[in-house]
Amino acid sequence: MDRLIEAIEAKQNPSVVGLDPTEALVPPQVVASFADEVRGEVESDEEAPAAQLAVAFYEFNRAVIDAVADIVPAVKPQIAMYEALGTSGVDVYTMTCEYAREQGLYVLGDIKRGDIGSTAAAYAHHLSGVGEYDPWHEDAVTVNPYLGTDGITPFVDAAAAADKDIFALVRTSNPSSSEIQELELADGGKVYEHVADLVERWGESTRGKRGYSRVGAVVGATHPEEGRALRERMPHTFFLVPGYGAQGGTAADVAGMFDQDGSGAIVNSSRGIIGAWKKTGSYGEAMSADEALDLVAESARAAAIDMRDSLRVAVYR
Ligand SMILES: O=c1ccn([C@@H]2O[C@H](COP(=O)(O)O)[C@@H](O)[C@H]2O)c(=O)[nH]1
Repeated sequence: MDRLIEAIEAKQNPSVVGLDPTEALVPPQVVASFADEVRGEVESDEEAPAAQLAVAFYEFNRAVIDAVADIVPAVKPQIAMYEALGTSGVDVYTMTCEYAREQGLYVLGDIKRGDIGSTAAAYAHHLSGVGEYDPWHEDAVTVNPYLGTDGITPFVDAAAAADKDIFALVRTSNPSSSEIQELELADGGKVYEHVADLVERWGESTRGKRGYSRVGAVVGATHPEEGRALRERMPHTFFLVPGYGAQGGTAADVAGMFDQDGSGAIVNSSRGIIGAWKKTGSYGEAMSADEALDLVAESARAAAIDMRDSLRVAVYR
């Protein structure tokens, strides 16, 4: 995690912008402006709308990345939004990761993979690439620890070999997370606490010079008390904290998930940043595609600065 920590410190900003585009979050004139470009490029008429949306996602992401690259250390593209569009979407996911890296950003691929060991080894190519070829351009990926140690070891090994990181789901931000994660074990502990102990152990041999291992944990901003307790329980585990903004989490809620030096966590906001343009009241259907993208960029930057400043007050006390 040393690279991520250094990037956070350089920008004095422990936040990551989530690149989760959907049709509803991209201004319609931006999507419409690519109709001619995709016609003739796709193999079938049925594929055209998905391909058109994918190109629009890429231009949208570039506008957001350009607007925030000097103030945030990292971006987190959510692969589900891209996979939903098929092959053109997956292409745009990889192009987005590559573009973000070219702008000097740490790229955290939210792919939430996990499987039996042999299949996890294939998924781990997200980190190791294929020979010299790295199609994914990610610095870290999220993983699902539910299959246990053999499902995680391939990711840990690939991360160590490639100087990259992984973040395992421990206490997720969604309302139903308690159905499984809060179940009580025979010893009185909770399922998520047991997973937390496993994550600390999985990272043991990969600690960097700042004391944090390559195996991070996903801990939702919507669980401030559990997050604070996990910070104590997991002294060598860096946290990725989603749930800020659109899911209700605040800077005060996440403050306890940082260590005494104001390090140890990075907070994600996706819709709160990339959808900020919808809340400005300045959008008009008569705008050109370029004007709409300018509004997306300005609003994303303003929202990212707002988030950064709120976190600075709450965390760098
Ligand atoms: O516990 C979790 C794990 C992952 N996520 C992901 O983070 C973003 C949150 O988006 P917002 O728009 O800021 O709510 C999204 O990609 C989720 O899949 C999470 O929310 N909670």
